[in-house]
Amino acid sequence: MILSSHKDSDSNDILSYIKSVIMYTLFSDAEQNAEYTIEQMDEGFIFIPIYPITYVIDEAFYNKLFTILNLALTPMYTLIRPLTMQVITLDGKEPSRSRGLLIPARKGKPQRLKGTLSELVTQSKEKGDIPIMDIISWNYVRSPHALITGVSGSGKSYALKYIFKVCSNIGETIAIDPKGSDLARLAKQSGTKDIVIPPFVNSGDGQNGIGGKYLQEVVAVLKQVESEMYARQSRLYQATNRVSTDYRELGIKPVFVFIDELAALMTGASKQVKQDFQETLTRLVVLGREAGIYLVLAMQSARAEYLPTIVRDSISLRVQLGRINSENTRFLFPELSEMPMVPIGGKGSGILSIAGDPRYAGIEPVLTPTILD
Ligand SMILES: Nc1ncnc2c1ncn2[C@@H]1O[C@H](COP(=O)(O)OP(=O)(O)OP(=O)(O)O)[C@@H](O)[C@H]1O
Repeated sequence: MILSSHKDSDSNDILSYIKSVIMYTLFSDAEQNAEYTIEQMDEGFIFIPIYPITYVIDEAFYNKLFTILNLALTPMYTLIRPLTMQVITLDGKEPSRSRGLLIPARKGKPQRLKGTLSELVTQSKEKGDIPIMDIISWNYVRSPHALITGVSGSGKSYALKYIFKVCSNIGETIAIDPKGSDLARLAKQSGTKDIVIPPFVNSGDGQNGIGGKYLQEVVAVLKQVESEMYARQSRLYQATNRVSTDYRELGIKPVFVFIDELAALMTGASKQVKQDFQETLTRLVVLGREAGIYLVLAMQSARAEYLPTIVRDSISLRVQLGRINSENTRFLFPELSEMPMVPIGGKGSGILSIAGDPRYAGIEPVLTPTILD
């Protein structure tokens, strides 16, 4: 990684503030404060040990440093929790100080987006990415597929609706909604052709629950998408001379498959249908990127019994809304050993990570956009 050094007028102030913060909290012996220096880069802060040192640098040391700075730098900076210790090398320095620990940080606090749906959609068209906060956006080509989790009332459906609306302006959308609720209604309003809802929503028959037949219908729709995916792959192979390419070379639009309450889909279905569903989902998520087939899923918790690990691991944008605790977070962010700091933002607040995008180095706080009428 090439990092650029960063100097602005208040750089020295913040560096001496950081030193004062870690002076007593990081080390047991005050003399150890002469055994490191701190520098600022565009990407964050670098802790540079100056050898010989009398302390051990390991994952626990890094986590402690991160935890101390995380609170102390709020709200001047927002720290981004990396999944593992970030060691960087520093060129042109003497051997005793040619490496450092990167604490990724962004100046200021990212702000929640607020606007009417059409304002937010216009913003996304201008950017080419889907805006999530003022300085965070989702590039679905680079970081395919999304998963939003959170308990009831945390703002999942709300966030899903926002992404749906933006995506329906970019490409084709398919809405699978076992509740026949917000997502289905929004899809109907947006003129989406493919809306898959359980029979009771259409027939008004309260006797029939979701049931296995509904999941069969969902699987049939997903298999059509799968056929489209293979057709696109084949066309791309025929059409291109490039090694690295994707559906955009064919001049076609992406397809976004939205599934709300994914776990509820499987209630009442036979083991065989469930397996068929999970296998189809796996093929779409693993093979979809180049063909421009993207999944956007929402569920209470990304438990492995509902969402195969391989599906979860292939999803780049992961969001957890509402109550964040180690019990629910470990399903979505299994790599995470320490709890991240969460913004106190009420509805639609939580944490997010975007894999595959160098702008986002780890897990950061998120406040989902507020849609004004
Ligand atoms: N970003 C936000 N800005 C403003 N209000 C929000 C935001 N996110 C959620 N809300 C509010 O929180 C309420 C609950 O959100 P939502 O219905 O999406 O929760 P949920 O997690 O989908 O719950 P359920 O699983 O019961 O549907 C919404 O009706 C909305 O008023």
